[in-house]
Amino acid sequence: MTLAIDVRHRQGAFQLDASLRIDGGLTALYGPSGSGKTTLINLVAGLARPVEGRIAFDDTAWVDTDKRLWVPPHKRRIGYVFQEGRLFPHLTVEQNLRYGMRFSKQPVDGADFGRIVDMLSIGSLMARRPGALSGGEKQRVALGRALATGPQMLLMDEPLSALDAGLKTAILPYIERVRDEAAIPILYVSHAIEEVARLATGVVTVDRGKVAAVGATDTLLSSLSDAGAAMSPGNFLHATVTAHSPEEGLTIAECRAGTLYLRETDMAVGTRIRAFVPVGEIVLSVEAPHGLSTLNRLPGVIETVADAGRTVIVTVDCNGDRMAVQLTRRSANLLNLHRGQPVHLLFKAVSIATESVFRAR
Ligand SMILES: Nc1ncnc2c1ncn2[C@@H]1O[C@H](COP(=O)(O)OP(=O)(O)OP(=O)(O)O)[C@@H](O)[C@H]1O
Repeated sequence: MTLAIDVRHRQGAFQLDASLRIDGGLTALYGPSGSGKTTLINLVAGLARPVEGRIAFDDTAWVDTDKRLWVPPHKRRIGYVFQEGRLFPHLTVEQNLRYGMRFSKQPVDGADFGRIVDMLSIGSLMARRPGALSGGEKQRVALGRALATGPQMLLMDEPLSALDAGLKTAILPYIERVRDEAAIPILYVSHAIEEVARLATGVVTVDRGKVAAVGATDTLLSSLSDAGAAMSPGNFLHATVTAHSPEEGLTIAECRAGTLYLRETDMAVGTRIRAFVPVGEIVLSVEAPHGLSTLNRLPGVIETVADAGRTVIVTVDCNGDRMAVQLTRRSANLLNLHRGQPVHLLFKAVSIATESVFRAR
C-alpha cells in the first residue's frame, strides 16, 4: 500500500507545502511544535480540505482539487487515535468498542474482534466505563475502538503525550503489536524522540510546514544529528544482553563499541536489543576517564566535527558503531577537536530512559 500526499494548505499565517509517499509499517511524523504535523494528518483524515493538491491511498484518490474530488472522512476507512482517548464516558468499554463498528462499512468480524481484544489485553475491562480506567487503559481501548472499525489505515496523533512515563512504557509494547500484527499502515505523530526511535519503521520530519527529510528510522534519526540541535536526536546502539545485576538495578549488554550499562530490563540474556542514546546525554573526553561515576565509557576516533548553529556535532567511530555527540562551540574549541583524534564517549546508565532500550526488530 502507498499513501501519496502532494498538498498545499493555508491556516491563518501558516502555510503547509508537503509532498511525500508513505508505504506500510509505522511512519512517524516528527518535528517541533507548530511545524504542521497535525495539519498534515488532518488533511489525510479528511478533517481539513487542502487549498490545493491530491491525496491518494493506492489507486483511490481521497482528494484531488484539480478534479474537484473529495471523499468524506467516513468513507476513507481510517482509524484515528487522539492524544486523549475521547471515549464516550456513558458507555462501557465494550459499548465503546462496538460503537464505531456500527458506522463502519467493513467492521471486523467476531474472530478479529476477539484478536484485537487479546492483542490489547482489554478483555477484563469490558464492563467498565472510561471513568474507571487508567490513562494507559483508556488509550488501549481507544486503539481497540479504532481497529474494530476495520480501517485500512491508522492515524495516531500524539497518543501517549498525556501519559506519565510509567504508563507510556507500559503501552508501547501494545503499539508494537498493532504495528506488527494488524498489518495496516500507521501514521504516527510525535515529538518524543524516544517514542519515534522505538516504534517507527520510517520517519518523516516536518519543519515549518515543509517535509524536511524522509527515511528509515535508524538512518534518519542518526543523520538528524547533522541537522542541528532542535530535534535532540541520538544514536542507536545494537547490542546483546549479557547479564543482569538486580542488586545494582542494571542490565549489562555488549555492542561493537564496548560494554553498555543500562537501567535494569526484563530482557533475557542473549536478547538482541537496540538502545537509543540521545546526543545531548554524551560527554566527550580526550583522555581516558579517571575517577568518574559514569559507567558507560566507549573509546573511539573522531570522524567529523561539524557546525550545527550554536553548537558543534562531533561524530565518532567506536569500533564500527558511529556515534554523534553534541557540544557547545566553547567546549569544542577548548579541546581543539579534530578528525582522527582518539576520544572516549561517556554517558550514565540512568540517562538512558527505560523506554529507549528495546528488542531489535
Ligand atoms: N485553525 C487554525 N487557524 C490558524 N492557524 C492554525 C489553525 N490551526 C493550526 N494553526 C497553526 O498552524 C500551524 C501548524 O499547526 P499544527 O497543529 O499542525 O502543528 P503541530 O506540528 O501538530 O504542532 P504540535 O506538535 O504542537 O501539536 C501552527 O502554527 C498553528 O498555530
